[in-house]
Amino acid sequence: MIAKLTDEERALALADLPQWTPVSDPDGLSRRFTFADFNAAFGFMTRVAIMAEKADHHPEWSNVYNRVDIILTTHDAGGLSQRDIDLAKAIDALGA
Ligand SMILES: C[C@H](O)[C@H](O)[C@H]1CNC2=NC(N)=NC(=O)C2=N1
Repeated sequence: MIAKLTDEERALALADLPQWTPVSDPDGLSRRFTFADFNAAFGFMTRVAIMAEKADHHPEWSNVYNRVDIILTTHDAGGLSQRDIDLAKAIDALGA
């Protein structure tokens, strides 16, 4: 069972993730991505989906045309865990 991050751990992790916003329902992190068009947005989603499946850690997300809204939360922990931080960093590394 993976644990939720403590307040201290969250503060430290968020310092490295300036583009992500803490959310409370669900307890996690969110980020909006905007692309040139649907094709670019869906290509990004494909890359995230492959990483998520490899890590067995999946985003809550939605897509409208060129926009992708992502929330990272850990269902098994009932909130924000290190797995969300790791996935957020991996998503950021895509450079979208
Ligand atoms: C059985 C499987 O490993 C679990 O259900 C995984 C799958 N992906 C997951 N994704 C997320 N975001 N949280 C989880 O707790 C989670 N658990």
